[in-house]
Amino acid sequence: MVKRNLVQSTRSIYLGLACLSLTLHLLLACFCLSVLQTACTPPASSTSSSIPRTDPQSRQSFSSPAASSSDKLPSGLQKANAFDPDREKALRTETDEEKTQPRPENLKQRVKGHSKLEELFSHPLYNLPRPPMQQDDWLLRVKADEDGGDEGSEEEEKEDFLPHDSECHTCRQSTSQEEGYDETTWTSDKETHPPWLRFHLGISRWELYDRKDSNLAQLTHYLATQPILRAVQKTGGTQLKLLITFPNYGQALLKPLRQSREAETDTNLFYFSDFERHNAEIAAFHLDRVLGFNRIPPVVGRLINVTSEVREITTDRRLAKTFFTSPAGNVCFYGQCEYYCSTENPVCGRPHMLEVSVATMLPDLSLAPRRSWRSPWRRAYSRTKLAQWETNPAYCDKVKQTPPYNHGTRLVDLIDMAVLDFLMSNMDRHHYETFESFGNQTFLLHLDNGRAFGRHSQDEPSILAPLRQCCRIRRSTLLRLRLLSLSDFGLSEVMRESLAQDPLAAVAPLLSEPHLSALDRRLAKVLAAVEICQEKHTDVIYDDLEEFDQNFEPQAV
Ligand SMILES: Nc1ncnc2c1ncn2[C@@H]1O[C@H](COP(=O)(O)OP(=O)(O)OP(=O)(O)O)[C@@H](O)[C@H]1O
Ligand SMILES: [Mn+2]
Repeated sequence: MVKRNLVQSTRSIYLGLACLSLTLHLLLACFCLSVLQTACTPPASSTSSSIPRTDPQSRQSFSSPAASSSDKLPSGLQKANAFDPDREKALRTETDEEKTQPRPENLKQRVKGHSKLEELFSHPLYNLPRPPMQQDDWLLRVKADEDGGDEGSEEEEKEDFLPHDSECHTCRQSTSQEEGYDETTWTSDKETHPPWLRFHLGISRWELYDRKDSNLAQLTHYLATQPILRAVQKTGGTQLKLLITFPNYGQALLKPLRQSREAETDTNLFYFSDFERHNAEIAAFHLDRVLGFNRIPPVVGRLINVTSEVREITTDRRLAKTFFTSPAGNVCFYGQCEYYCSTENPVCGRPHMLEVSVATMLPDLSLAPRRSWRSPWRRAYSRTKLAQWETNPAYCDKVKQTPPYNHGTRLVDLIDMAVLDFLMSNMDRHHYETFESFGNQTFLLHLDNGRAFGRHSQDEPSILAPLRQCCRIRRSTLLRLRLLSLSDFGLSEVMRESLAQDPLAAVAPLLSEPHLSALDRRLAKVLAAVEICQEKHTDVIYDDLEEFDQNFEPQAV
Protein backbone atom coordinates (compact mmCIF):
# COMPACT_ATOMS: atom_id res chain seq x y z
CA MET A 1 0.00 0.00 0.00
CA VAL A 2 2.79 2.34 1.03
CA LYS A 3 4.73 1.31 -2.08
CA ARG A 4 1.72 2.09 -4.36
CA ASN A 5 1.35 5.59 -2.85
CA LEU A 6 5.04 6.23 -3.38
CA VAL A 7 4.81 5.29 -7.09
CA GLN A 8 1.79 7.60 -7.57
CA SER A 9 3.42 10.63 -5.91
CA THR A 10 6.65 10.09 -7.93
CA ARG A 11 4.55 10.03 -11.15
CA SER A 12 2.84 13.37 -10.25
CA ILE A 13 6.22 14.95 -9.46
CA TYR A 14 7.50 13.86 -12.91
CA LEU A 15 4.34 15.24 -14.55
CA GLY A 16 4.74 18.56 -12.71
CA LEU A 17 8.39 18.76 -13.73
CA ALA A 18 7.47 18.04 -17.37
CA CYS A 19 4.82 20.84 -17.31
CA LEU A 20 7.29 23.24 -15.77
CA SER A 21 9.92 22.43 -18.37
CA LEU A 22 7.35 22.91 -21.19
CA THR A 23 6.30 26.30 -19.80
CA LEU A 24 9.94 27.33 -19.49
CA HIS A 25 10.59 26.27 -23.08
CA LEU A 26 7.55 28.22 -24.27
CA LEU A 27 8.70 31.31 -22.39
CA LEU A 28 12.19 30.91 -23.80
CA ALA A 29 10.81 30.57 -27.33
CA CYS A 30 8.69 33.76 -26.91
CA PHE A 31 11.66 35.65 -25.57
CA CYS A 32 13.87 34.51 -28.42
CA LEU A 33 11.28 35.46 -31.01
CA SER A 34 10.87 38.93 -29.58
CA VAL A 35 14.63 39.45 -29.42
CA LEU A 36 15.05 38.23 -32.98
CA GLN A 37 12.30 40.52 -34.29
CA THR A 38 13.86 43.55 -32.64
CA ALA A 39 17.13 42.67 -34.23
CA CYS A 40 15.49 42.57 -37.67
CA THR A 41 13.58 45.81 -37.33
CA PRO A 42 15.74 48.85 -38.01
CA PRO A 43 15.51 51.76 -35.57
CA ALA A 44 12.86 54.34 -36.36
CA SER A 45 15.33 56.92 -37.62
CA SER A 46 16.91 54.69 -40.21
CA THR A 47 13.45 53.62 -41.42
CA SER A 48 12.52 57.16 -42.36
CA SER A 49 15.90 58.06 -43.77
CA SER A 50 15.82 55.16 -46.19
CA ILE A 51 12.62 56.44 -47.83
CA PRO A 52 13.45 57.50 -51.35
CA ARG A 53 12.92 61.23 -51.63
CA THR A 54 11.64 62.97 -54.68
CA ASP A 55 11.86 66.43 -53.12
CA PRO A 56 14.92 68.06 -54.64
CA GLN A 57 15.21 70.40 -51.64
CA SER A 58 15.82 67.43 -49.37
CA ARG A 59 18.86 66.70 -51.50
CA GLN A 60 20.13 70.21 -51.15
CA SER A 61 22.87 71.33 -48.91
CA PHE A 62 20.17 73.00 -46.79
CA SER A 63 19.30 69.51 -45.46
CA SER A 64 21.07 68.16 -42.44
CA PRO A 65 24.15 65.99 -42.90
CA ALA A 66 22.16 63.04 -41.48
CA ALA A 67 19.55 63.37 -44.17
CA SER A 68 22.02 63.56 -46.97
CA SER A 69 24.02 60.60 -45.73
CA SER A 70 20.81 58.55 -45.79
CA ASP A 71 20.64 59.08 -49.52
CA LYS A 72 23.85 57.13 -49.78
CA LEU A 73 22.52 53.96 -48.06
CA PRO A 74 23.70 50.84 -49.88
CA SER A 75 20.92 49.44 -52.02
CA GLY A 76 21.03 46.10 -50.15
CA LEU A 77 20.01 47.80 -46.93
CA GLN A 78 17.14 49.58 -48.63
CA LYS A 79 15.93 46.26 -50.06
CA ALA A 80 15.94 44.61 -46.63
CA ASN A 81 13.39 47.19 -45.55
CA ALA A 82 11.18 46.85 -48.55
CA PHE A 83 8.54 44.72 -46.84
CA ASP A 84 8.20 46.70 -43.64
CA PRO A 85 4.46 47.60 -43.57
CA ASP A 86 5.06 50.79 -41.53
CA ARG A 87 7.63 51.93 -44.01
CA GLU A 88 5.35 51.11 -46.91
CA LYS A 89 2.62 53.20 -45.28
CA ALA A 90 4.97 56.12 -44.68
CA LEU A 91 6.12 55.92 -48.26
CA ARG A 92 2.56 56.03 -49.55
CA THR A 93 1.69 58.98 -47.32
CA GLU A 94 4.69 60.95 -48.48
CA THR A 95 3.95 60.25 -52.12
CA ASP A 96 0.30 61.26 -51.74
CA GLU A 97 1.30 64.47 -50.02
CA GLU A 98 3.72 65.26 -52.76
CA LYS A 99 1.08 64.68 -55.38
CA THR A 100 -1.09 67.41 -53.89
CA GLN A 101 1.77 69.88 -53.87
CA PRO A 102 2.10 72.11 -56.91
CA ARG A 103 5.68 71.11 -57.54
CA PRO A 104 6.88 71.31 -61.08
CA GLU A 105 9.42 68.59 -60.52
CA ASN A 106 6.65 66.17 -59.48
CA LEU A 107 4.77 66.75 -62.67
CA LYS A 108 7.96 66.32 -64.59
CA GLN A 109 8.50 62.94 -62.97
CA ARG A 110 5.05 61.75 -63.93
CA VAL A 111 5.64 62.34 -67.61
CA LYS A 112 9.20 61.07 -67.51
CA GLY A 113 10.00 58.36 -69.98
CA HIS A 114 7.86 59.73 -72.77
CA SER A 115 8.49 63.42 -72.28
CA LYS A 116 8.84 65.30 -75.55
CA LEU A 117 9.99 68.33 -73.62
CA GLU A 118 12.87 66.43 -72.03
CA GLU A 119 13.75 64.95 -75.38
CA LEU A 120 13.77 68.43 -76.90
CA PHE A 121 15.96 69.82 -74.15
CA SER A 122 18.43 66.97 -74.54
CA HIS A 123 18.93 67.80 -78.22
CA PRO A 124 22.39 69.24 -79.06
CA LEU A 125 20.75 72.48 -80.22
CA TYR A 126 19.63 73.05 -76.63
CA ASN A 127 23.02 72.18 -75.22
CA LEU A 128 25.36 74.35 -77.23
CA PRO A 129 28.74 74.89 -75.62
CA ARG A 130 29.24 78.37 -74.24
CA PRO A 131 32.55 80.17 -74.55
CA PRO A 132 34.52 79.97 -71.28
CA MET A 133 33.15 82.54 -68.82
CA GLN A 134 35.30 85.52 -67.96
CA GLN A 135 34.80 87.44 -64.71
CA ASP A 136 32.98 90.29 -66.43
CA ASP A 137 30.54 87.85 -68.07
CA TRP A 138 28.68 87.58 -64.74
CA LEU A 139 26.23 90.32 -63.82
CA LEU A 140 26.99 90.17 -60.11
CA ARG A 141 29.82 88.82 -58.10
CA VAL A 142 30.04 87.99 -54.43
CA LYS A 143 32.38 90.50 -52.89
CA ALA A 144 35.80 88.94 -52.39
CA ASP A 145 37.08 88.78 -48.86
CA GLU A 146 39.95 91.22 -49.05
CA ASP A 147 41.22 90.72 -45.51
CA GLY A 148 41.20 86.97 -45.78
CA GLY A 149 39.25 86.69 -42.50
CA ASP A 150 36.00 84.80 -42.87
CA GLU A 151 33.99 86.15 -39.99
CA GLY A 152 34.27 89.84 -40.72
CA SER A 153 33.45 89.44 -44.39
CA GLU A 154 30.25 87.52 -43.79
CA GLU A 155 28.63 90.56 -42.22
CA GLU A 156 29.74 92.66 -45.15
CA GLU A 157 28.31 90.19 -47.66
CA LYS A 158 24.98 89.99 -45.93
CA GLU A 159 24.65 93.72 -46.32
CA ASP A 160 25.60 93.60 -49.97
CA PHE A 161 22.80 91.17 -50.68
CA LEU A 162 20.03 93.05 -48.93
CA PRO A 163 17.61 94.41 -51.51
CA HIS A 164 17.22 98.13 -51.73
CA ASP A 165 13.73 99.42 -51.19
CA SER A 166 13.65 101.65 -54.22
CA GLU A 167 10.04 100.81 -55.09
CA CYS A 168 8.69 101.39 -51.64
CA HIS A 169 7.46 104.90 -51.14
CA THR A 170 4.83 104.55 -48.47
CA CYS A 171 6.13 101.68 -46.41
CA ARG A 172 8.15 101.79 -43.24
CA GLN A 173 11.77 100.82 -42.95
CA SER A 174 12.11 98.54 -39.99
CA THR A 175 14.19 95.73 -38.62
CA SER A 176 13.68 92.36 -40.14
CA GLN A 177 12.78 90.57 -36.92
CA GLU A 178 9.75 92.81 -36.26
CA GLU A 179 8.35 92.33 -39.70
CA GLY A 180 8.68 88.55 -39.70
CA TYR A 181 11.64 88.41 -42.07
CA ASP A 182 14.04 85.50 -41.75
CA GLU A 183 17.37 86.07 -40.12
CA THR A 184 19.92 86.02 -42.92
CA THR A 185 22.69 83.49 -42.62
CA TRP A 186 24.10 83.87 -46.11
CA THR A 187 27.81 83.67 -46.64
CA SER A 188 29.97 83.59 -49.74
CA ASP A 189 29.11 79.89 -49.90
CA LYS A 190 26.54 79.42 -52.67
CA GLU A 191 24.81 76.68 -50.70
CA THR A 192 23.61 79.19 -48.10
CA HIS A 193 21.85 81.38 -50.68
CA PRO A 194 18.07 81.39 -51.17
CA PRO A 195 16.82 80.56 -54.72
CA TRP A 196 16.20 84.20 -55.68
CA LEU A 197 19.78 85.14 -54.83
CA ARG A 198 21.19 82.16 -56.72
CA PHE A 199 19.15 83.32 -59.71
CA HIS A 200 20.64 86.82 -59.46
CA LEU A 201 24.16 85.47 -59.13
CA GLY A 202 23.62 83.18 -62.12
CA ILE A 203 22.73 85.95 -64.60
CA SER A 204 25.35 86.10 -67.33
CA ARG A 205 26.14 88.14 -70.40
CA TRP A 206 24.50 85.46 -72.57
CA GLU A 207 21.36 84.43 -70.74
CA LEU A 208 19.25 85.11 -67.65
CA TYR A 209 19.45 81.57 -66.34
CA ASP A 210 20.92 78.20 -67.18
CA ARG A 211 17.99 75.93 -68.04
CA LYS A 212 19.86 72.94 -66.62
CA ASP A 213 20.56 74.55 -63.26
CA SER A 214 18.54 72.77 -60.55
CA ASN A 215 17.92 76.19 -59.01
CA LEU A 216 15.31 76.93 -61.68
CA ALA A 217 12.85 74.35 -60.25
CA GLN A 218 13.62 75.57 -56.74
CA LEU A 219 13.02 79.16 -57.74
CA THR A 220 9.63 78.46 -59.34
CA HIS A 221 8.60 76.40 -56.30
CA TYR A 222 9.76 79.25 -54.08
CA LEU A 223 7.72 81.84 -56.01
CA ALA A 224 4.65 79.64 -55.87
CA THR A 225 4.74 78.86 -52.16
CA GLN A 226 6.54 81.50 -50.09
CA PRO A 227 4.39 83.54 -47.70
CA ILE A 228 3.83 87.12 -48.87
CA LEU A 229 5.11 89.53 -46.23
CA ARG A 230 4.66 92.77 -48.10
CA ALA A 231 2.62 93.91 -51.08
CA VAL A 232 2.82 97.43 -52.54
CA GLN A 233 1.99 98.88 -55.93
CA LYS A 234 4.85 98.73 -58.39
CA THR A 235 5.55 101.97 -60.19
CA GLY A 236 6.50 102.12 -63.88
CA GLY A 237 4.36 100.96 -66.78
CA THR A 238 0.70 101.76 -67.17
CA GLN A 239 -1.29 98.96 -65.55
CA LEU A 240 -1.89 97.72 -62.02
CA LYS A 241 0.81 95.42 -60.65
CA LEU A 242 2.20 94.73 -57.21
CA LEU A 243 5.67 94.29 -55.83
CA ILE A 244 5.61 91.50 -53.27
CA THR A 245 8.29 90.53 -50.75
CA PHE A 246 8.99 87.12 -49.20
CA PRO A 247 10.46 86.37 -45.74
CA ASN A 248 14.03 85.93 -46.99
CA TYR A 249 13.93 89.21 -48.94
CA GLY A 250 13.11 87.73 -52.33
CA GLN A 251 10.85 89.98 -54.39
CA ALA A 252 8.45 89.37 -57.25
CA LEU A 253 6.23 91.26 -59.66
CA LEU A 254 2.59 90.25 -59.36
CA LYS A 255 0.05 90.73 -62.15
CA PRO A 256 -3.59 89.82 -61.44
CA LEU A 257 -6.15 88.00 -63.58
CA ARG A 258 -8.28 90.70 -65.21
CA GLN A 259 -10.18 88.76 -67.82
CA SER A 260 -10.92 85.11 -68.40
CA ARG A 261 -8.32 83.09 -70.29
CA GLU A 262 -10.85 82.35 -73.00
CA ALA A 263 -11.78 85.99 -73.69
CA GLU A 264 -10.27 86.98 -77.06
CA THR A 265 -9.16 90.57 -77.35
CA ASP A 266 -11.78 92.71 -79.08
CA THR A 267 -10.55 93.34 -82.65
CA ASN A 268 -11.64 96.96 -82.38
CA LEU A 269 -9.48 97.58 -79.34
CA PHE A 270 -6.11 99.25 -79.91
CA TYR A 271 -3.22 96.93 -79.05
CA PHE A 272 -2.12 99.32 -76.33
CA SER A 273 -5.58 99.37 -74.76
CA ASP A 274 -5.89 95.68 -74.00
CA PHE A 275 -5.87 94.42 -70.44
CA GLU A 276 -2.71 92.68 -69.37
CA ARG A 277 -3.08 88.92 -68.94
CA HIS A 278 -1.54 87.02 -66.05
CA ASN A 279 -1.51 83.79 -68.08
CA ALA A 280 0.33 85.55 -70.91
CA GLU A 281 3.18 86.39 -68.53
CA ILE A 282 3.38 82.74 -67.49
CA ALA A 283 3.06 81.30 -71.01
CA ALA A 284 5.65 83.75 -72.38
CA PHE A 285 8.23 82.51 -69.87
CA HIS A 286 7.59 78.92 -70.99
CA LEU A 287 7.67 79.81 -74.70
CA ASP A 288 10.94 81.74 -74.35
CA ARG A 289 12.48 78.74 -72.56
CA VAL A 290 11.15 76.27 -75.17
CA LEU A 291 12.67 78.43 -77.91
CA GLY A 292 16.01 78.15 -76.10
CA PHE A 293 16.36 81.89 -75.40
CA ASN A 294 16.25 82.03 -71.57
CA ARG A 295 15.66 85.78 -71.65
CA ILE A 296 12.48 86.09 -69.52
CA PRO A 297 12.70 86.10 -65.71
CA PRO A 298 10.98 82.94 -64.36
CA VAL A 299 7.22 83.39 -63.84
CA VAL A 300 4.74 81.12 -62.06
CA GLY A 301 1.01 81.19 -61.49
CA ARG A 302 -0.40 81.31 -58.01
CA LEU A 303 -3.75 81.58 -56.24
CA ILE A 304 -3.60 84.30 -53.60
CA ASN A 305 -6.01 85.48 -50.93
CA VAL A 306 -6.50 89.19 -51.66
CA THR A 307 -7.71 89.84 -48.14
CA SER A 308 -5.03 88.15 -46.05
CA GLU A 309 -2.16 88.39 -48.54
CA VAL A 310 -2.71 91.94 -49.80
CA ARG A 311 -5.33 94.01 -47.97
CA GLU A 312 -4.35 93.06 -44.41
CA ILE A 313 -0.60 93.34 -44.89
CA THR A 314 -0.16 96.24 -47.29
CA THR A 315 1.55 99.37 -46.04
CA ASP A 316 0.65 101.13 -49.28
CA ARG A 317 -2.17 103.48 -48.31
CA ARG A 318 -2.88 104.43 -51.93
CA LEU A 319 -3.57 100.77 -52.64
CA ALA A 320 -5.44 100.04 -49.38
CA LYS A 321 -7.88 102.88 -50.08
CA THR A 322 -9.15 101.19 -53.24
CA PHE A 323 -10.42 97.95 -51.63
CA PHE A 324 -14.18 97.32 -51.53
CA THR A 325 -16.64 94.44 -51.35
CA SER A 326 -18.67 93.98 -54.51
CA PRO A 327 -22.46 93.40 -54.46
CA ALA A 328 -21.67 89.74 -55.15
CA GLY A 329 -19.67 89.63 -51.90
CA ASN A 330 -16.27 89.44 -53.58
CA VAL A 331 -13.26 91.38 -52.29
CA CYS A 332 -12.07 93.78 -54.99
CA PHE A 333 -9.49 96.52 -55.46
CA TYR A 334 -8.33 98.71 -58.32
CA GLY A 335 -5.21 100.57 -57.17
CA GLN A 336 -3.87 103.75 -58.74
CA CYS A 337 -2.31 103.67 -62.20
CA GLU A 338 -2.70 105.08 -65.70
CA TYR A 339 -4.92 102.42 -67.32
CA TYR A 340 -7.89 100.58 -65.82
CA CYS A 341 -7.34 101.64 -62.23
CA SER A 342 -10.92 102.64 -61.48
CA THR A 343 -14.09 101.32 -59.82
CA GLU A 344 -15.31 100.34 -63.30
CA ASN A 345 -12.35 98.00 -63.74
CA PRO A 346 -11.82 96.26 -60.41
CA VAL A 347 -9.66 93.22 -59.78
CA CYS A 348 -11.83 90.81 -57.75
CA GLY A 349 -11.27 87.70 -55.68
CA ARG A 350 -13.81 84.86 -55.53
CA PRO A 351 -14.67 85.89 -52.83
CA HIS A 352 -11.05 86.23 -51.68
CA MET A 353 -9.05 83.96 -53.99
CA LEU A 354 -7.46 85.46 -57.09
CA GLU A 355 -5.26 84.00 -59.85
CA VAL A 356 -2.06 85.94 -60.38
CA SER A 357 1.29 85.66 -62.14
CA VAL A 358 4.40 86.01 -60.02
CA ALA A 359 7.61 86.99 -61.83
CA THR A 360 11.05 86.92 -60.24
CA MET A 361 12.40 90.42 -59.83
CA LEU A 362 15.70 91.19 -61.48
CA PRO A 363 18.48 92.57 -59.27
CA ASP A 364 17.75 96.07 -58.05
CA LEU A 365 18.69 98.85 -60.48
CA SER A 366 21.21 100.22 -57.98
CA LEU A 367 23.12 96.93 -58.16
CA ALA A 368 22.59 96.16 -61.85
CA PRO A 369 21.49 99.19 -63.86
CA ARG A 370 19.64 98.49 -67.09
CA ARG A 371 19.42 100.41 -70.30
CA SER A 372 16.10 100.83 -72.05
CA TRP A 373 16.14 100.83 -75.86
CA ARG A 374 13.40 102.10 -78.10
CA SER A 375 12.56 99.41 -80.65
CA PRO A 376 13.16 100.54 -84.27
CA TRP A 377 9.95 98.66 -85.13
CA ARG A 378 8.00 100.42 -82.39
CA ARG A 379 4.38 101.14 -83.26
CA ALA A 380 3.25 104.74 -83.61
CA TYR A 381 0.97 104.50 -80.56
CA SER A 382 -1.33 106.85 -82.38
CA ARG A 383 -4.83 106.36 -83.67
CA THR A 384 -4.05 108.14 -86.93
CA LYS A 385 -0.34 107.91 -87.78
CA LEU A 386 1.69 105.03 -89.13
CA ALA A 387 5.29 104.37 -88.09
CA GLN A 388 8.11 104.68 -90.64
CA TRP A 389 8.68 100.93 -90.85
CA GLU A 390 5.04 100.49 -91.89
CA THR A 391 5.42 102.63 -94.99
CA ASN A 392 9.03 102.15 -96.06
CA PRO A 393 9.88 98.64 -97.30
CA ALA A 394 13.62 99.49 -97.28
CA TYR A 395 13.45 100.57 -93.64
CA CYS A 396 15.85 97.84 -92.49
CA ASP A 397 18.67 99.12 -94.72
CA LYS A 398 18.71 102.22 -92.57
CA VAL A 399 18.53 100.26 -89.32
CA LYS A 400 21.39 97.99 -90.43
CA GLN A 401 23.64 101.04 -90.70
CA THR A 402 22.67 102.50 -87.35
CA PRO A 403 24.51 101.58 -84.13
CA PRO A 404 24.09 99.23 -82.30
CA TYR A 405 22.35 97.31 -85.11
CA ASN A 406 25.33 97.69 -87.47
CA HIS A 407 27.58 95.52 -85.35
CA GLY A 408 27.52 92.24 -83.41
CA THR A 409 24.36 90.35 -82.68
CA ARG A 410 21.93 93.17 -81.86
CA LEU A 411 19.95 92.89 -85.09
CA VAL A 412 19.53 89.10 -84.87
CA ASP A 413 18.70 89.45 -81.18
CA LEU A 414 15.92 91.84 -82.15
CA ILE A 415 14.72 89.35 -84.79
CA ASP A 416 14.70 86.56 -82.17
CA MET A 417 12.44 88.82 -80.10
CA ALA A 418 10.19 89.49 -83.12
CA VAL A 419 9.83 85.72 -83.66
CA LEU A 420 8.87 85.24 -80.00
CA ASP A 421 6.38 88.11 -80.23
CA PHE A 422 4.85 86.91 -83.50
CA LEU A 423 4.34 83.41 -82.06
CA MET A 424 2.47 84.80 -79.07
CA SER A 425 0.98 87.77 -80.94
CA ASN A 426 2.45 90.46 -78.73
CA MET A 427 2.15 93.87 -80.40
CA ASP A 428 3.32 95.79 -77.37
CA ARG A 429 7.11 95.59 -77.63
CA HIS A 430 7.83 99.30 -77.76
CA HIS A 431 11.04 99.07 -75.73
CA TYR A 432 13.44 96.40 -74.63
CA GLU A 433 16.12 96.43 -71.96
CA THR A 434 19.71 95.22 -71.54
CA PHE A 435 22.05 95.14 -68.55
CA GLU A 436 24.24 98.22 -68.75
CA SER A 437 27.41 96.55 -67.49
CA PHE A 438 27.46 94.19 -70.49
CA GLY A 439 27.50 97.04 -73.01
CA ASN A 440 26.23 96.07 -76.46
CA GLN A 441 27.53 92.52 -76.28
CA THR A 442 24.66 90.88 -74.49
CA PHE A 443 21.17 89.39 -74.80
CA LEU A 444 17.92 91.40 -74.79
CA LEU A 445 15.58 91.10 -71.82
CA HIS A 446 12.11 90.10 -72.93
CA LEU A 447 10.24 91.86 -70.08
CA ASP A 448 6.53 92.66 -69.99
CA ASN A 449 4.60 90.07 -71.95
CA GLY A 450 1.20 90.84 -70.44
CA ARG A 451 -0.38 91.79 -73.76
CA ALA A 452 0.57 88.56 -75.52
CA PHE A 453 -1.80 85.63 -76.23
CA GLY A 454 -4.78 87.97 -76.66
CA ARG A 455 -6.02 86.53 -79.94
CA HIS A 456 -5.79 83.01 -81.33
CA SER A 457 -8.06 83.23 -84.36
CA GLN A 458 -5.88 85.78 -86.12
CA ASP A 459 -2.17 86.25 -86.67
CA GLU A 460 -0.53 89.67 -86.80
CA PRO A 461 1.92 89.72 -89.74
CA SER A 462 3.29 93.16 -88.86
CA ILE A 463 5.02 91.71 -85.78
CA LEU A 464 7.32 89.78 -88.14
CA ALA A 465 8.35 92.96 -89.99
CA PRO A 466 11.95 92.90 -88.64
CA LEU A 467 12.47 89.38 -90.07
CA ARG A 468 10.65 90.08 -93.36
CA GLN A 469 12.35 93.43 -93.93
CA CYS A 470 15.87 92.51 -92.82
CA CYS A 471 15.87 88.89 -94.04
CA ARG A 472 18.31 87.84 -91.33
CA ILE A 473 18.09 85.17 -88.65
CA ARG A 474 20.46 83.38 -86.28
CA ARG A 475 21.29 79.90 -87.47
CA SER A 476 20.76 78.35 -84.02
CA THR A 477 17.32 80.00 -83.78
CA LEU A 478 16.30 78.80 -87.22
CA LEU A 479 17.44 75.24 -86.50
CA ARG A 480 15.52 75.17 -83.22
CA LEU A 481 12.41 76.52 -84.95
CA ARG A 482 12.71 73.78 -87.59
CA LEU A 483 13.16 71.19 -84.87
CA LEU A 484 10.01 72.45 -83.14
CA SER A 485 8.05 72.19 -86.37
CA LEU A 486 8.81 68.46 -86.69
CA SER A 487 6.10 66.03 -85.65
CA ASP A 488 8.59 64.38 -83.25
CA PHE A 489 8.30 67.46 -81.07
CA GLY A 490 5.65 69.96 -82.14
CA LEU A 491 5.70 73.43 -80.59
CA SER A 492 2.15 73.13 -79.27
CA GLU A 493 2.88 69.74 -77.71
CA VAL A 494 6.02 70.78 -75.88
CA MET A 495 4.31 73.99 -74.77
CA ARG A 496 1.33 72.00 -73.43
CA GLU A 497 3.71 69.80 -71.48
CA SER A 498 5.78 72.71 -70.22
CA LEU A 499 2.73 74.70 -69.09
CA ALA A 500 1.35 71.67 -67.26
CA GLN A 501 4.24 72.18 -64.81
CA ASP A 502 2.74 75.44 -63.58
CA PRO A 503 0.69 75.30 -60.35
CA LEU A 504 -2.25 77.15 -61.99
CA ALA A 505 -2.57 74.40 -64.60
CA ALA A 506 -4.48 72.53 -61.87
CA VAL A 507 -7.19 75.23 -62.07
CA ALA A 508 -7.36 75.34 -65.89
CA PRO A 509 -4.85 74.99 -68.75
CA LEU A 510 -2.72 78.14 -68.99
CA LEU A 511 -3.29 78.29 -72.74
CA SER A 512 -6.47 77.01 -74.35
CA GLU A 513 -6.21 74.56 -77.27
CA PRO A 514 -6.92 77.26 -79.91
CA HIS A 515 -3.96 79.27 -78.55
CA LEU A 516 -1.73 76.19 -78.66
CA SER A 517 -2.65 75.38 -82.26
CA ALA A 518 -2.11 79.03 -83.19
CA LEU A 519 1.51 78.51 -82.10
CA ASP A 520 2.00 75.73 -84.68
CA ARG A 521 0.29 77.77 -87.40
CA ARG A 522 2.45 80.81 -86.67
CA LEU A 523 5.64 78.76 -86.50
CA ALA A 524 4.93 77.53 -90.05
CA LYS A 525 4.54 81.18 -91.09
CA VAL A 526 7.91 82.14 -89.59
CA LEU A 527 9.62 79.29 -91.45
CA ALA A 528 7.84 80.27 -94.67
CA ALA A 529 9.04 83.86 -94.23
CA VAL A 530 12.63 82.62 -93.91
CA GLU A 531 12.23 80.53 -97.07
CA ILE A 532 10.97 83.52 -99.03
CA CYS A 533 14.00 85.46 -97.80
CA GLN A 534 16.35 82.65 -98.84
CA GLU A 535 14.88 82.67 -102.36
CA LYS A 536 15.85 86.33 -102.72
CA HIS A 537 18.98 86.72 -100.62
CA THR A 538 22.17 84.82 -99.92
CA ASP A 539 23.07 86.28 -96.52
CA VAL A 540 19.93 85.34 -94.57
CA ILE A 541 21.64 83.12 -92.01
CA TYR A 542 23.76 84.66 -89.29
CA ASP A 543 25.97 81.70 -88.48
CA ASP A 544 26.47 81.64 -84.74
CA LEU A 545 27.40 77.94 -84.88
CA GLU A 546 30.40 78.43 -87.13
CA GLU A 547 32.94 78.07 -84.36
CA PHE A 548 31.38 74.83 -83.18
CA ASP A 549 31.14 71.41 -84.68
CA GLN A 550 29.24 71.43 -87.98
CA ASN A 551 27.17 68.40 -86.96
CA PHE A 552 24.46 70.57 -85.50
CA GLU A 553 22.46 70.22 -88.66
CA PRO A 554 20.26 67.31 -87.59
CA GLN A 555 19.33 65.06 -90.50
CA ALA A 556 15.68 65.93 -90.45
CA VAL A 557 16.14 69.64 -89.76
N1 LIG B 1 10.86 90.87 -63.50
C1 LIG B 1 11.17 92.16 -63.41
N2 LIG B 1 12.17 92.55 -62.59
C2 LIG B 1 12.50 93.84 -62.48
N3 LIG B 1 11.89 94.82 -63.14
C3 LIG B 1 10.89 94.50 -63.96
C4 LIG B 1 10.48 93.15 -64.15
N4 LIG B 1 9.45 93.13 -65.04
C5 LIG B 1 9.25 94.40 -65.38
N5 LIG B 1 10.10 95.24 -64.75
C6 LIG B 1 10.21 96.68 -64.87
O1 LIG B 1 8.98 97.28 -64.56
C7 LIG B 1 8.54 98.07 -65.65
C8 LIG B 1 7.04 97.96 -65.75
O2 LIG B 1 6.66 96.62 -65.91
P1 LIG B 1 5.73 96.20 -67.11
O3 LIG B 1 6.35 96.71 -68.38
O4 LIG B 1 5.46 94.76 -67.01
O5 LIG B 1 4.44 97.05 -66.77
P2 LIG B 1 3.26 97.46 -67.71
O6 LIG B 1 2.26 98.18 -66.89
O7 LIG B 1 2.81 96.28 -68.44
O8 LIG B 1 3.96 98.45 -68.72
P3 LIG B 1 3.35 98.99 -70.11
O9 LIG B 1 2.14 99.74 -69.76
O10 LIG B 1 4.46 99.84 -70.63
O11 LIG B 1 3.06 97.80 -70.95
C9 LIG B 1 9.26 97.52 -66.88
O12 LIG B 1 9.49 98.47 -67.84
C10 LIG B 1 10.58 97.03 -66.28
O13 LIG B 1 11.56 98.05 -66.29
MN1 LIG C 1 2.67 95.77 -70.43
